[in-house]
Amino acid sequence: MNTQIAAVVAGPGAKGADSEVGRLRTVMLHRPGAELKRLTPRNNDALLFDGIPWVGRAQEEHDVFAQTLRDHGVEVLYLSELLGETLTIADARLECIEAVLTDPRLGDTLRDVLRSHLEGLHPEDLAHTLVAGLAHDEFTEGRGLGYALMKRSEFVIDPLPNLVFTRDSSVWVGDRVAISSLAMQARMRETSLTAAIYQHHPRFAGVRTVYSSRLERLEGGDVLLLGPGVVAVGTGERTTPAGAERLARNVLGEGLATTVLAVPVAQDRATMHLDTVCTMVDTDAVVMYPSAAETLEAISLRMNGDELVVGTPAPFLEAAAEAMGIPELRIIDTGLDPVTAEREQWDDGNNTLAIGPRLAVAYERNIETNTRLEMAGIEVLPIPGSELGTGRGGPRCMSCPVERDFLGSAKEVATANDV
Ligand SMILES: NC(=[NH2+])NCCC[C@H](N)C(=O)O
Repeated sequence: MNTQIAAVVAGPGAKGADSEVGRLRTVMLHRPGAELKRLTPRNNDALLFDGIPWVGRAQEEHDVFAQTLRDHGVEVLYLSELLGETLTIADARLECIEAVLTDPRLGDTLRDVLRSHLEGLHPEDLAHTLVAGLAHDEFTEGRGLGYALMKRSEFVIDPLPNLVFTRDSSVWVGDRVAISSLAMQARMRETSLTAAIYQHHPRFAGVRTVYSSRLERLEGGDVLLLGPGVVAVGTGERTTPAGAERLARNVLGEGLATTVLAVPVAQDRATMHLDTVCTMVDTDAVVMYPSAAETLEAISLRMNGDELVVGTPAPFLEAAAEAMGIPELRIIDTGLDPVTAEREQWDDGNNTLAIGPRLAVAYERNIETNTRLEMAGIEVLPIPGSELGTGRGGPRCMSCPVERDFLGSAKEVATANDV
């Protein structure tokens, strides 16, 4: 077993997380805003929404989510506020503006006028434009053939309505942050914002990264910190096998984990990420879509010196328990009939956010799943999600834990695995 793992023990005040269930201290959310008002029946598919949310109500729902977290002692950071502060820094402005200007649809003429427009904006207005986008009609200074031939319903800068799913655009592994590499055109620019925040905002001074958006596709919704030293990574359209392998090399190589489990996920709209079918609610328990429980497999990735050793497929729950050094990874038995299970999975019933062991935020609408969680001793903090859910994401998708109490040290993990 790998005993040469670095002692990446979190000290007091350290940031990051080594599990999904350590006491949540700080979380990054994005309160949805003007970017949702861009959604129409014509563009919602391309922008990855399954409906047209009522924006005011979605904001109210999100406020309940944030307040529920605060009521349980969690510090809530808002991405837009961090971004506005970050954009007071010249280099950060340049990077975020450049990420807009690389769009090949623009053409040189439009690119030049757009550059000077963006460069002239006050940091908060720039933050707003980078998130809400810029519609053809709003940009009266627009020039060039690209602009002239653009439909009035099109955008000079596309909006980012999926920014609300902060889980996907960055994810912490131990004390490092991974800037992800988003797979869908509608989301790719999100990571220029998270990268700028982590690189330039004083709050994150000195934080080191373990992944960058230039690498192979990787989305945070696929990354599950099963426990200290053990990371599961869903693979499919969003996180490619190459992305999972790259993350494995990086986190194993840096001593942030001893085992990475690659978990192929069936590629349907309802199961785009691993966290749509499985989230942790206790140190040794998950809530999981029953059909996934039967079919999910895992392939272990470990380092032997400089060589990445790829294991053979094994049932996910068994492989996870073995890697975690526990007798069993329990599934909360929701005992639901297939139709109810399918309906509640679609509405993110399995996408819970643990605030600590046996304490999780869940959408209130998933009554059957939540009842079974309560019966199994998991306290559920219900939040409304009728409008938020149109983007196909639940409490876990809508949160990026920046700091959780660490459950263990890598050293202990190495020892446990040696036994
Ligand atoms: N971690 C998650 N499950 N995120 C859900 C993201 C949903 C978003 N509309 C997308 O398609 O990308």
